[in-house]
Amino acid sequence: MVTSPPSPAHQKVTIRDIGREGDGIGQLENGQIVFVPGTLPGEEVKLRLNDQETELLERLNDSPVRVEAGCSLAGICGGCVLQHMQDSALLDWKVARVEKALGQAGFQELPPPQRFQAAPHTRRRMDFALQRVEGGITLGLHARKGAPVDMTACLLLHPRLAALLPPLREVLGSLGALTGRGGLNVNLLDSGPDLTLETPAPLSSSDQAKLAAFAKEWDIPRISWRAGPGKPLETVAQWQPVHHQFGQTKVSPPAGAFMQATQEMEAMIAAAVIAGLPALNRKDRIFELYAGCGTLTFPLAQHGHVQAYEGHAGAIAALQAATHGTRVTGFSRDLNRQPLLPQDLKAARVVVLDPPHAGAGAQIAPLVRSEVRDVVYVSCNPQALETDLASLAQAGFEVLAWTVIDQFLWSAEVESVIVLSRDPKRIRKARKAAA
Ligand SMILES: C[S@@+](CC[C@H](N)C(=O)[O-])C[C@H]1O[C@@H](n2cnc3c(N)ncnc32)[C@H](O)[C@@H]1O
Repeated sequence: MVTSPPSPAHQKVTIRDIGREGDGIGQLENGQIVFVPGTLPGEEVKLRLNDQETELLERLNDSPVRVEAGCSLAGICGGCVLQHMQDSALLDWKVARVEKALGQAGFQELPPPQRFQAAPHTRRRMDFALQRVEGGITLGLHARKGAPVDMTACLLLHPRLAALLPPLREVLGSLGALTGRGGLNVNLLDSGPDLTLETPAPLSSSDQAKLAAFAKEWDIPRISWRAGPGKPLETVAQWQPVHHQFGQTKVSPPAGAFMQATQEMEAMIAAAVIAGLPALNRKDRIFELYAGCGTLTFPLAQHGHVQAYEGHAGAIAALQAATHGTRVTGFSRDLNRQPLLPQDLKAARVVVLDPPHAGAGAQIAPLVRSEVRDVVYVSCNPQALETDLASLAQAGFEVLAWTVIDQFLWSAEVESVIVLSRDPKRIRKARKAAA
């Protein structure tokens, strides 16, 4: 068969790497870097190029780690951008991302990492997009570019939440307040699913009655509402107490609270943090920054007195309300506007920090200038990790242990726990144990 050479608008490219959004990365003949969704390193692809975008026409070979994606929405729904990759290869890639971030931060000598990966059907937190469409609503995650994709299947969601999707679609579709786009945060707590709804128009009394009936029928202790992200929250229906256990302590998380995405990986994060603590005596204080409503705080309190700092008013109120009889003191503090200064950190034997996606920002410089010698850093973003830890590397900290947690299976997200110290004795001991 005679094949015509590719036209100038068509080009063959070999995928060399995976980018931080999960797309394959290749290079055009003119040197331009292109991102090709759904492709893996080693695959040769034929692309159509125009000014606006690059379109994948054909994949000419398969990577040895390519697998058939199991979900009928793979490639359409924006939730799983790497479901076509073997799980073990995906975890290897995530470990390599964290290793690269640590290397670029300045840590050359690293012990072997610990690594964990979430199982399917364990996701207990999800932010859904809602959109009014003809005849009902779409309830799902956004496509890579564009509108939400109706979640008619999901291999990630916990079965308790997956079972709620059809009745939720029905009740939300019947609300007059959902006139256009909206949102729904779902957290599966010990007390049951906790729902926070956002609609463009306020809920009418008939909408509220429908949601209250739905809550009872589907055993949902609380449904809250707000006009949009950051807007004040109102409780629409609550007919049972809301609670969740962290360590040995029961907390009542606020609506829309930050929760680790799966219970099993939360336990791995907590275990890695606790294993990373230096030897503590009764008087020692653990300073915990970005504590949320206590996920790590209460497990940590079994090992020392915890001073927990958090900027979200609802989260710190929930944490403070649960401290009775524990060794925890909670402080409401915006650590960007008012970071803990070296003198504030004098009492800290160890600092545990779990900052948001953007990293610890203004808190890093005073931490480096303080006398704190032991730090455990929990990260959900390798880029921010690299930026923050570069300052610690320069200040003489070394990595004693690191753990990579693939909590957001089939996505490009990666979590890690990094144990650092600038105590020469502890560093020597860790090196000896690793040898
Ligand atoms: C990744 S979450 C970790 C929460 C908690 N450690 C957990 O595992 O559930 C980051 C936390 O940092 C808090 N946060 C974000 N910016 C902050 C700031 N400027 N000051 C204090 N806390 C902040 C958020 O409210 C959130 O609770």
